[in-house]
Amino acid sequence: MLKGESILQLQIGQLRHDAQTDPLTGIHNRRSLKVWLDKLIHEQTLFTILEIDIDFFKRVNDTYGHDKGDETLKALTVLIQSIARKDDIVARIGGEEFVLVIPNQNSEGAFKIAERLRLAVESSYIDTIGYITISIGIASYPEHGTNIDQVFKKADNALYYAKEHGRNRSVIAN
Ligand SMILES: Nc1nc2c(ncn2[C@@H]2O[C@H](COP(=O)(O)OP(=O)(O)OP(=O)(O)O)[C@@H](O)[C@H]2O)c(=O)[nH]1
Repeated sequence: MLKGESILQLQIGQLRHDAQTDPLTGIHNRRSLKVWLDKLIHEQTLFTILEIDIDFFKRVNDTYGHDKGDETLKALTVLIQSIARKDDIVARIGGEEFVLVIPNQNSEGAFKIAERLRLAVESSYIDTIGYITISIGIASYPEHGTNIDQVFKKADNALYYAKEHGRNRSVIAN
């Protein structure tokens, strides 16, 4: 039997976990991602972010329904996790938008990882949905910016370029 104090500690732990977690996929949410990135920048650790966005995801929802759309988001989460290493951070920061943070990796090294992920997604059959593709924008700290907003802005631009140039591609920020 847990004493009152221990139950309270468990509840606090659960609340903390919930505040940091995306409920659909169980990975880090936007808020938690920011805490990790602040820590990396505070420690002056080089890192690269992959901003990952599903191509034509609206069509998946429109064709198969929102629940199947949610399953697609979970399937993509598993694929990103299968590529990620121990120190990497996997987060969902918006509807169909994910981030993989790779510490101690420059943009060229991260590009190879992005391509591995992109090809894994392209060739993975998702139950009843079929195949999806992703576009990836890549930017590094401190190569492309000296704060989180700058690095994200660069990754956003690279992702936009990928979308504008045919989708299903990885693009490094300039
Ligand atoms: N199933 C599901 N869909 C979501 C969720 N959050 C956002 N969406 C959907 O994601 C879709 C995003 O569509 P758009 O921003 O038009 O992008 P897109 O169709 O992927 O097109 P491109 O990104 O340009 O390739 C919309 O249909 C949203 O309703 C969610 O949690 N679950």
